[in-house]
Parts: sequence; structure tokens; C-alpha cells
Amino acid sequence: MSLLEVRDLRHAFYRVPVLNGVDFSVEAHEFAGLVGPNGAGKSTLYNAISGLFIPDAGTVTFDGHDITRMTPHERVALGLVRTFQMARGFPKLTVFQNLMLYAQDNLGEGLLASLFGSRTGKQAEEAAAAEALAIAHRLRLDHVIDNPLTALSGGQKKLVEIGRALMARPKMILLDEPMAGVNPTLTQQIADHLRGLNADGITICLIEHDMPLIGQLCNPVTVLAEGRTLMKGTFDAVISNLDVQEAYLGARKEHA
Ligand SMILES: Nc1ncnc2c1ncn2[C@@H]1O[C@H](COP(=O)(O)OP(=O)(O)OP(=O)(O)O)[C@@H](O)[C@H]1O
Repeated sequence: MSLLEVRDLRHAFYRVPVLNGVDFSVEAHEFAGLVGPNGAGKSTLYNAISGLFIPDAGTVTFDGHDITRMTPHERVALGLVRTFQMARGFPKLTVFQNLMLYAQDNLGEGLLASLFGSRTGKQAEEAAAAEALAIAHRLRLDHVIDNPLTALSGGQKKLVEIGRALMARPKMILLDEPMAGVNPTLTQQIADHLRGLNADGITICLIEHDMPLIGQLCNPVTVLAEGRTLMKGTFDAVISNLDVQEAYLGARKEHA
């Protein structure tokens, strides 16, 4: 069984169908890509997988659990985390504080206990702090660790977003355009970080509009169009597929 398996997912917002029967799967340890024209339903699929809404029909299974109706928090606890297109977080808090906030998912009770001065609580807080420092070091955010998010570049904010996901000790990360609007040098650094995380055993799924980047990083690649799975295959198979080309050209004509 695949690590993540989405079957015949359907959803309409205000009676407008957005997901029209999506089948999608990612195997453990893969670095998968998810592409498709604007409005195809990629982020909406992530929202359903991560529990931001309950789909009208279909199932989502993760690591052998039916998670279709679980809360986002329960999914994170199983090791499934996602990042957002627009980096979230708390702008006035520092990088360190932002990372520590997300340790609560793992160490919730321990951190709560630390507020009341218990020894186990203190230990949990120290463990979380060590983890936050290690993640900041890994993502080369050490030199800005005490800076508020407002003082960071767009690319650094994206790295904090990835760091936030790592604080949950994920089995799988769903990334929603983590390189969008980032300069080419930092884009390559983020790509290298993602490759490293994947080499360490974290399964990755990447939504990205930059096709060369998808070609560099992802295998296999799934194409979504009009809320349906159009095809899944190697990058070369995807870009040479006539239906895929048609879907992109059609979308371009509509937006013109
Ligand atoms: N909560 C919502 N309410 C109403 N419509 C929604 C909602 N969420 C998504 N949609 C609609 O669903 C469609 C798919 O949007 P989605 O953001 O998933 O596409 P996408 O493939 O991620 O596009 P892009 O590549 O431009 O980010 C769009 O028409 C969008 O307006």
C-alpha cells in the first residue's frame, strides 16, 4: 500500500465542483511532483489531504490509516505535514520562537508542564529548543535565529516554513510552491535542502510551476487538470504527453 493514497476525491464549493474524482498516490521515500495549470485544484487537494476541509466524497489514507475525517492536528501527529503557498508563522516572533511554537504538536503536554515549572516540562522544553536549533542550523538560519520574521527575506521565510514542518518530525511533507518568488540562488539552496531531507527518508510531494525544477527533483510527476488526475509518469513522459500540453495551452487561452 502507498504511504499516501487518495481515491476518487470529490468536492464542490458553493456547488461549484473543484475536485472531480482525484486519484493520487505517493510511495514511501518518493520525491513526487504535483503539477497542473492554474486553478487545476492542486492546493485544494493539499487542503483536503491535510484536513482543512472534509471532502464531499472519496477517501484519503496515510500510512495505513483512513484520515479522511481526521482533524489537521491528528494528521500531523501521524507524521503528515504541509506547508503553505504564502509562508505562515508569526511575523513579530523570532525564527527560534516560531520553531518552538510548532514543537507543541510533539511535546504539547511537556511544554505545558514547563509553564508550571515541572522537571519533565523543563526537559521537554530543552529537547524542543535543541531540536529547533538543529533545524535552524540544518537550514542555515543560524545567523538570523533571533531575528523576527519581518526582518527576513522572502526565501528565508520559506525556509522557516520548512523548518516549522520539520519540528513535527514528519514522515511526509506536502510542499506548496516553496520556491515561488525566491531568487535563483536561494531556490537552488532550497532544492538542495529538500533533496537532503528526502535522502534522510522523508517522503516529499512538491507543487511547483517551474517545470525545469520539477524535472530536476521529482519522480514521478502527477498532473492535475480541472480537478481530475490527467496522468502520472516520469517528467519526460509528462511533458511530452499531448493531453498535458493541451491542458496547459487550454488554460493559457482561458486566462488570455
Ligand atoms: N474555499 C474555497 N471556496 C471557493 N472556491 C475555492 C475554494 N478553494 C478553492 N477554490 C477554487 O478551486 C479552484 C482550484 O483552486 P486551487 O487553488 O486548488 O488551484 P491550484 O491548482 O492550486 O492553482 P494555482 O496553481 O493557481 O495555485 C479555483 O477555481 C478556486 O477558486
